[in-house]
Amino acid sequence: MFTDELQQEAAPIIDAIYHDPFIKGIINGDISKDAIRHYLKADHLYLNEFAKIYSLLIAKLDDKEDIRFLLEQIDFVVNGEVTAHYTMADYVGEDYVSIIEGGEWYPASDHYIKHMYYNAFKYDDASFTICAMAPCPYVYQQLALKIKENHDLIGNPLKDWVDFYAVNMDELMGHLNRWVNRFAETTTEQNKAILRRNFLESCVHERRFFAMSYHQEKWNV
Ligand SMILES: Cc1ncc(CN)c(N)n1
Repeated sequence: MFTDELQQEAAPIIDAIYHDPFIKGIINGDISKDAIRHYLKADHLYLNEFAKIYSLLIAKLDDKEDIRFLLEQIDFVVNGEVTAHYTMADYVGEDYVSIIEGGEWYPASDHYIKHMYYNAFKYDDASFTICAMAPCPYVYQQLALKIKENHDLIGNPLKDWVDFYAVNMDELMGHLNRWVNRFAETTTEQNKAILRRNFLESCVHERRFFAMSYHQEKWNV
């Protein structure tokens, strides 16, 4: 399957993220509170845009099941994923709403968000954007499974954050994979190269997003 190939190619990037300081800090339960604050400030805005981009894709669809699926995903991103954010706010020991106040599209998240929007506006078929969006659930699921495979997180204050992504992504990934594979079966090699590139670039964006948070990267303008 086409998405199996993409996921195989993404494995070294995910492995690198796993060994980067942000995830190390999650595993050790001692990541700096400033890194988590920065992550939350960036991520709540990222997720808002993610939901809005799903809504742009609805306009490209005819199949009712696909539309229903995206509506559910919008609900999950807007109302469900905040649970993972609350775990991090508890770790910081501050009120979530106060933490996210004043957040921005910091440089790496800005680049990532615009990568998704570009595909939503440039291409008629939703698959191009889906490939740019799929690493969002996929990379977190893979990281969470890897962490749980190698570490016992009992007593770790960020355990619930890891658990959240280890269990909640299967159905979503199945749907996204079927979607992209269906399109890949009938499209040109040239389009498949764009899909591949979109997926892998977003995996790199995921890495840069964590690094941005770890170093509290800002625009400084
Ligand atoms: C940047 C980013 N990527 C992925 C996820 C997990 N949905 C997230 N919350 N934020």
